[in-house]
Amino acid sequence: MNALANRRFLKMNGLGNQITVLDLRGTRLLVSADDARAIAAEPRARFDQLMVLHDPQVAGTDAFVRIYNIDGSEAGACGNGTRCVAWAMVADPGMGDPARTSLTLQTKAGLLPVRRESETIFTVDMGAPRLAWDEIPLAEPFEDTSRFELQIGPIDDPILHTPCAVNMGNPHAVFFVEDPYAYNLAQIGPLLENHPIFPDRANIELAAVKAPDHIVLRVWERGAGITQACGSGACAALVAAVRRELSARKAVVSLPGGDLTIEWRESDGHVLMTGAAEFEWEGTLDPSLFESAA
Ligand SMILES: N[C@H](CCC[C@H](N)C(=O)O)C(=O)O
Repeated sequence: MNALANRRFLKMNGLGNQITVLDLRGTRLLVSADDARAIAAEPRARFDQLMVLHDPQVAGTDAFVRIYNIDGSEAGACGNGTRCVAWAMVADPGMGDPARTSLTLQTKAGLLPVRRESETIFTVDMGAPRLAWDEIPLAEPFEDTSRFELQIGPIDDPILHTPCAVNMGNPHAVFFVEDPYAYNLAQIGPLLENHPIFPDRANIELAAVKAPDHIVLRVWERGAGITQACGSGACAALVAAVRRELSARKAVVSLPGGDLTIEWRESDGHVLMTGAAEFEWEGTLDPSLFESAA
């Protein structure tokens, strides 16, 4: 039987971004891409992202977190999921320590200091954006990734063109548009996500800057499709808007599922993301989930 069978999971969301949290600290268990897809097949555990906690790898950190999209692919960042993990490590009766007001998590992309603002609001230091073409990564050199050649649709009348590339621990392409809701994102999202210019694929953002401190955003997520919210995408959109001199360094980013406050801090170049995390229910992984994957 799969060693993950019968393990407890938390179902949460970050502004409607569906998150499942699995605590494997104290074990040597690992989640494979097949395991992640099998867990997503359980309606009560279904997720956009699965956040798996492992024992800390660096002194002074609280956990190493591996992030899986629903397609089984791994990501280096998930802003909404990080806030949900922080909530669980403070407030969940099974694994939380209510005395904690700050934590440091680690993902493949680096360290993520988290501060608890209130019962359900957390601020994550998402680190500094990576902006060079080979850090996004892009498949060919671009001197200026704040606007690079990529378009979709008829050559002489493209639907979208000239995005801004930002890596927040994961790759993003931000297109600035008048109205993010005027596009058939379900149709164009996968074409852009899988475009050969993105060797690791990419998360695709449609951003409208409504005011220097307000951005409206829709996201097609790599490995998950259209989600209600994308924390790292909101960070990427703010960084892109500042690079394009369209916004201030701190703004509210309004996603379909709610608002995040994002700041690209002048002092150290780190991006801070503040927003909610919501607990929905808990459950255990049914052994039958893993039979076909076995
Ligand atoms: N789909 C993303 C990971 C989740 C990002 C998003 N849910 C967030 O809150 O940052 C990727 O493959 O890079």
